[in-house]
Amino acid sequence: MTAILELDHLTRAFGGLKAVDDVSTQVHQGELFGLIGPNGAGKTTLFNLISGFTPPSSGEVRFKGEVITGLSAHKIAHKGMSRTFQNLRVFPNMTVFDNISVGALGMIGVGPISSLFGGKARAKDISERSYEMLERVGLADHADDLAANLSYGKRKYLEIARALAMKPDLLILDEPAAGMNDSETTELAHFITGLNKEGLTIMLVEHDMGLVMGICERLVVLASGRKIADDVPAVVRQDPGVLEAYLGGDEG
Ligand SMILES: Nc1ncnc2c1ncn2[C@@H]1O[C@H](COP(=O)(O)OP(=O)(O)OP(=O)(O)O)[C@@H](O)[C@H]1O
Repeated sequence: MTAILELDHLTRAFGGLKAVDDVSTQVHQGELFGLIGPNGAGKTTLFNLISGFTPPSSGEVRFKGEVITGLSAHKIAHKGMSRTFQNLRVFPNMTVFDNISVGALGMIGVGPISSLFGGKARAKDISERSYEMLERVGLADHADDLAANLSYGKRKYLEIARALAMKPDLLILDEPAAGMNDSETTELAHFITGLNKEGLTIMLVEHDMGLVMGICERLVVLASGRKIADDVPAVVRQDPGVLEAYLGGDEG
């Protein structure tokens, strides 16, 4: 199995607190991989270290074999890693279509030089890609609506569509099920599984075990910044350390 993402002894300290403490693991090409842990376990921090939003205190991140530690989030995105955010970052005053075009624009790259050479072709690419993604997430009928007018659940799909518009090799979803009810979560699980079956490598970061246990092939569990399990769901589910981290905490 080829590793698309390799984390090598990653640590991030905030003052005296190690939010991520010596975490190593790999995500394999084509895998549906889950990162879970109770509140404050370090999931978001690890996610930010991977996607370039926070630099690590020590350790290395390799993506498609290339060291990306310390690169900006923008550069990492261009290398083929797209992410969504726990707190939605759609542009409320833009249309649904334009929100997605921003993602497609990021993929194709538009600047003064590129608009001189083949600007029209690029605009066509962006438009086609954007519509394709709108259809993919079932928002084609909402193309001209303001993003602000979409329901919370639909805005989540809009964010995923924008990330997909960048044609990522690795899609990282940050707590996509947060705020969703059971039937919405089930629908989301089908959607994520479908993307993965088409060959997309996905890393799912979730607070809640349910969704992740149900659809992920492999899981890493964090607690107090440290990796306490790294295995298939059936094994992780039985792990005494994991049970204690979840049941012993104040939530989860
Ligand atoms: N910028 C920061 N400055 C100081 N401490 C931070 C910072 N970011 C995170 N922390 C601390 O690091 C620890 C891990 O936080 P993190 O948000 O990564 O956990 P999490 O697993 O994503 O939690 P949740 O499920 O609640 O989102 C927490 O104790 C948090 O308070």
